[in-house]
Amino acid sequence: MAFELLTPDEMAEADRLTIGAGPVDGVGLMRRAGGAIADVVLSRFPSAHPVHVLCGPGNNGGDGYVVARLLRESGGAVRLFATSAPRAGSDAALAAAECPVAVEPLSAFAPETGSLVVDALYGAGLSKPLAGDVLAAVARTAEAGVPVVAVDLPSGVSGRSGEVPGGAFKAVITVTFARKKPGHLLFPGRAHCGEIIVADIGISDAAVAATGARCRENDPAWWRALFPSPAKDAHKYSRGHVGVFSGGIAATGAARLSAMAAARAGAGAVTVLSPGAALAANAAHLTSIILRRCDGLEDAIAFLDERKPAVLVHGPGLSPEPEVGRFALELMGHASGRFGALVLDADGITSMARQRAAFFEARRRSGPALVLTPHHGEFGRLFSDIAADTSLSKLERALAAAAKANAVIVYKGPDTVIAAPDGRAAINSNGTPLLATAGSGDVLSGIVAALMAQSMPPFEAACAAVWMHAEAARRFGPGLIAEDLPLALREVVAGLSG
Ligand SMILES: NC(=O)C1=CN([C@@H]2O[C@H](COP(=O)(O)OP(=O)(O)OC[C@H]3O[C@@H](n4cnc5c(N)ncnc54)[C@H](O)[C@@H]3O)[C@@H](O)[C@H]2O)[C@@H](O)CC1
Ligand SMILES: [K+]
Repeated sequence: MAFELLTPDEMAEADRLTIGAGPVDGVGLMRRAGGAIADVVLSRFPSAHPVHVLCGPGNNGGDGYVVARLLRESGGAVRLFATSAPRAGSDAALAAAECPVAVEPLSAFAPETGSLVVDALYGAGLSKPLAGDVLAAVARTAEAGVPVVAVDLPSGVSGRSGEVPGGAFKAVITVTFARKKPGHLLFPGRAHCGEIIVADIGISDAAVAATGARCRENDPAWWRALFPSPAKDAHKYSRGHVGVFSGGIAATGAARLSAMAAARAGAGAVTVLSPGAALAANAAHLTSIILRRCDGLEDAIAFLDERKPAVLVHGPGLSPEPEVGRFALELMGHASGRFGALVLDADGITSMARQRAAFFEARRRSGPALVLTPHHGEFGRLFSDIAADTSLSKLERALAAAAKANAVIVYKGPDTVIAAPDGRAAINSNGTPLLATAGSGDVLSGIVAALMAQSMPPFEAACAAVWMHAEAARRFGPGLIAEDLPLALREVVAGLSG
């Protein structure tokens, strides 16, 4: 399976390259696309009666004319409703000319119980919010409760961003071609797609590669080779040592969640660095995790010099006060020869927003590898200018932030985006609402740290951690609280190592 995600522009480029290389031409690709959709309709909805095919003016509509023709040829009841005729001489016009089904105006479309809608109004070429007859068709379809098969994308969903600027069809199945687009995985678009089927219409891997697309759907298939497995002669420090900073007496649990997750994700040693005032609280709850007093930068540097941990986690259970951010900045300044990577999470990010200029300046110079794990609110605080640019998709925001902070960004949510400063990115698709529970982010930061501590490169470590976190939640199932996640990781790690 191929995991690249192509924006509509990149997909159009892959189409052009395929047509250029021959022998198939544009209308040939369209016939294959329509054929793939007709196959889905016939196999998945054999008793739909009639099938209403809705055609727009572009190539998405062209696919629809092919579907209507094939369904008619197979003896099914088909009606075809169009917004307007395709442009003369276009591939869609050729497909329309081959279609024997009478064309009715979209305003006459009124789906009845037992029918099926094939939405071929707009796909990759969506250029503005749905309106007029098209919006009325969306409403009538929803009212009638009839299933929708969407061609390429549910009309109204942006393939680039997943945004739905007006209304959009809600499909039961979306059939797309060659590769998914970001809009299939980013919300709210994802919620409109239903099951996504990727049909092979003969776009070659070489044509996809030539588009230069650098975003992928997150999947173990492409990072598993880098997933750590302990060497036969491993000892605890060679398996990677992670240090996690604890909050004060009333906020120690977050660091422990992160530390436990780091240990379960394979770090050989994990140390919780606790303020003196919170030592007793931490000590009461820790067994295999090492506990060490840390009341400021001096203590932290003494720990680094003595124990040389590979990765530090800073943020869970801390406070948004500027001194927390200053501490992390100073820590980064002392990283050389002492630790390799830092994970900044939660208030570690919020507190940094108060000294963002110094932070971004420091990140322009060399420093430790850095992974930031903001949710939407934290992202907006540290990257306020990027967040304010509403023309950007979540993917584009994450990439801009990664470049600005010279860091891997894990922009969390139901459609977590992982972006690297070199332009690579991934969109996660195994997320679950079970993870919307207090403390689950602390667990994630620990997994990222543990994988980096075992020498997994930061981008792949972040992708693997996001996937494992969701997989652990899915395996545990309903009733999950953050404390359950570290133990649930056991099976996930075993599955990846085996
Ligand atoms: N050779 C190719 O390029 C292939 C393209 N394919 C299909 O082609 C589609 C892309 O075709 P197009 O680039 O023609 O784009 P679309 O068919 O998605 O839409 C383009 C047309 O719709 C108009 N439009 C867009 N949004 C509108 C709105 N909200 N209200 C009113 N009018 C609107 C545009 O002005 C333009 O005329 C893909 O989604 C896919 O279904 C497939 O047939 C495979 C081959
Ligand atoms: K469509």
